[in-house]
Amino acid sequence: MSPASGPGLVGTVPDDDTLISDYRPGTTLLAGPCRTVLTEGTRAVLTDPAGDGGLPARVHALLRAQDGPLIVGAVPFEDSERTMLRVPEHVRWAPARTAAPTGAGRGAPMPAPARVRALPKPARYRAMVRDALAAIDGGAIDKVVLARSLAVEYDDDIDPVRVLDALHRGDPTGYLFAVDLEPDADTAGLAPRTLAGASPELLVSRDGDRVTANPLAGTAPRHPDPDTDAQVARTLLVSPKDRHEHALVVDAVARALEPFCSHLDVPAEPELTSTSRLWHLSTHVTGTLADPDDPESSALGLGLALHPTPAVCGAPRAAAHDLISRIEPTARGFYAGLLGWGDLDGNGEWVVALRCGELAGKRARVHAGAGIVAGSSPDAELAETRAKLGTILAALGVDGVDR
Ligand SMILES: C=C(O[C@H]1C=CC=C(C(=O)O)[C@@H]1O)C(=O)O
Repeated sequence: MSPASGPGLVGTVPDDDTLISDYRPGTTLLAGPCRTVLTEGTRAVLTDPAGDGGLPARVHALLRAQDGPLIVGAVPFEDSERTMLRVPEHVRWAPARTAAPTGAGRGAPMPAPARVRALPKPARYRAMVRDALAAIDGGAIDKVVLARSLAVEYDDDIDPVRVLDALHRGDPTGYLFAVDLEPDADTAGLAPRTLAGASPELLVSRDGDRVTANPLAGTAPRHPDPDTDAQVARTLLVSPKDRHEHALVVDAVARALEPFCSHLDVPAEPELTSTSRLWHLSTHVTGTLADPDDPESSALGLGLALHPTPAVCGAPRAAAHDLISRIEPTARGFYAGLLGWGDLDGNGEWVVALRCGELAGKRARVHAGAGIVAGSSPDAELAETRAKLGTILAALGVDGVDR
């Protein structure tokens, strides 16, 4: 038995793997490098768009009124769309997951889908990158993250347990998650909807007056040969284009957190981090909150102040967002939004919804994006989105992502 860390913790749990194995559709799981949380049931929901303003204060009031330990859920990319936040009935904590499981999985791997449709087609995505490069050349923007999506359809309903299990096996690092997006599925006879994925990016976490953000930007696909893989990583670390792409995110994160902090530490140099498929440039920004009692300084408040960072939108934010709305053919939904948990004391952990898919019935919708800056190449950015899509597509039983 190992002690578990987390607010609201009662007693001990057998181990983190047991908690991940307890995930079933309708529950919400977030298993990260610090802790695992699994919530069940719904005491109250908050589905107003985040853009109405005052969401952190509304969450604070709801937690107080419900005497609830936590809020959990997801906020979509667009602040005009409905959030899916809930106060759960039950909360269980476990330690961080440290390794991918071995042995038999929970059910067979996902079967190959009946249909996969790219939205837009690869050629159109390259054209979108060229349009973005023209806007960058013209001086309208410095960076924009352009996403594309795949619609995946099966003959039978998707089992989120199998998808989560495959994601868990695919990569022991980062934040494994499955968020229930339809709390009324049972009572209102609605189809269950789940946001499942494995994200490498912590938007923000808060523990007491300590705040941490871990922006990522700048990517290279991993190589199976260890020497070549190490060379790929070294090249990424010194790449002027990727460092510029990364610096724009770190600057925006620092500027967004500064008003909330009495002290902020922003390393001058990025470091490397990896998933099983990709290398990324990474920076850990840490700070001390000036007024931890203010709901706007809660983990969710800070997450909403940061969102959308240039890791998923661009710089300047408004111009990049405008370009995304004009040229991306499909709505992002919860992709590139935030998901996580927060408590009444303002502590919490919010992750950027990346490397994920929305699963509903026989259908899954997955997205991935790439940051476009001066010097980006349409072919390389398309290849980067393919590599990023690989995480969730492998879990969905989609072979190769040559789409
Ligand atoms: C937008 C995505 O990744 C972000 C996170 C890490 C690196 C990124 C990049 O190098 O473009 C992206 O900013 C995605 O996975 O869809």
